[in-house]
Amino acid sequence: MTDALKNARRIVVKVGSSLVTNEGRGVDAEAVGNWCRQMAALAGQGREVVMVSSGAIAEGMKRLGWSVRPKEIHELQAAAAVGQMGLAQIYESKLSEHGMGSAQVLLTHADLADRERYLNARSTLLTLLSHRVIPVINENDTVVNDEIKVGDNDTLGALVANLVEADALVILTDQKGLYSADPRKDPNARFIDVAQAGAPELEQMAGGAGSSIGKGGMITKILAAKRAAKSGASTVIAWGREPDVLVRLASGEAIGTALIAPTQKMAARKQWMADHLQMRGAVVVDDGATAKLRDGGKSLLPIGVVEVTGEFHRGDVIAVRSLAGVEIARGLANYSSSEARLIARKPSSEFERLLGFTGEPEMIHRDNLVLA
Ligand SMILES: Nc1ncnc2c1ncn2[C@@H]1O[C@H](COP(=O)(O)OP(=O)(O)O)[C@@H](O)[C@H]1O
Ligand SMILES: N[C@@H](CCC(=O)OP(=O)(O)O)C(=O)O
Repeated sequence: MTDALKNARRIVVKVGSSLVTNEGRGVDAEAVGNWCRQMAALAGQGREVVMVSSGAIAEGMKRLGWSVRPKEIHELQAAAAVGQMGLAQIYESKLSEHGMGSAQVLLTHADLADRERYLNARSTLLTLLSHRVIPVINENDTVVNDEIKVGDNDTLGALVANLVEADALVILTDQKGLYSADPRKDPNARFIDVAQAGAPELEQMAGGAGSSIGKGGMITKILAAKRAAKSGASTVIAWGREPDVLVRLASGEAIGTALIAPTQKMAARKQWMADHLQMRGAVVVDDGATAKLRDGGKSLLPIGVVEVTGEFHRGDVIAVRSLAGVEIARGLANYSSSEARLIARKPSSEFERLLGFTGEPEMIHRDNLVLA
């Protein structure tokens, strides 16, 4: 049960600061090059890969000649801004060496908490993936403070896995995986090769960061696995310097600690939609659209919408009803109720004239739609 990655089509890979910056000595070009080569190999197998990379603050400190981590938040933010340039540089050059495009995406907690920005981030990331581009994500440390930040990139990795509905999250770190206790402190710590994500006993095993470079330690990784499992993604925690770690994991080899999601992706999504007992609105669709959704697994286009009820925003879960009033599906609305009223029954060629902007061609994309 440890081949968590073998059938994964969409994978989020997170690498920690100590690995990326060689314990704070500066960006480790060889290590980054190795992960980029492997990510390109996975893309060559038809998989989609998103990178969440830490290291901005550590690299910024190096570039600024600071040997001690500053206490002042504005100094940390300045270091992050300087170091992020280094991360962007190295990922861009190493990914392009391996024939892959790259993109920098800096996110904050607010971006993921706001339903509209969440949906925007999601469609941008999915668009990048469809163009063979590897998004390289970090927290936008320069503009966040303690109250509003995600705080550690293990959590950010899980949030991104939820956002793009990844099949798996791989957390690369400076240990071979999870042990029954911090191996830096307990030489008798036992290696855990597989467990269920979210199992409460794991939280007792995991301690804080092992070095002054790392942020969250093992506990944030365990909690990240629990969070990723909510959207059906399993997590693997592995040593980032293990030769060909990503390629070998993807071929089904058991490396590191696999934390298996108890629910499948589709079931997790259905559950999430079903949990929306009170939806803010609905669209009534014609018979043609009903048939396309039910039998063809297609997206819902505005041209098939005959009526819009309630008041909702872009990103809200809404119901889709047939002319007979039966709920046939639920999904995330790409348009607010007022926009939807303007474009109902209309082809996408008219959206710009009616709305003043060109949005998505779908009212609900099939990836965001669950049949009743
Ligand atoms: N139960 C555990 N198993 C493995 N490592 C643990 C455990 N508890 C605490 N740790 C510590 O967590 C560290 C990894 O976390 P961290 O330093 O934040 O790395 P990263 O920068 O990769 O996120 C390890 O070096 C280790 O000392
Ligand atoms: N966003 C920060 C990293 C925060 C973080 O979680 O670090 P780590 O525990 O090394 O993954 C940075 O780029 O410096």
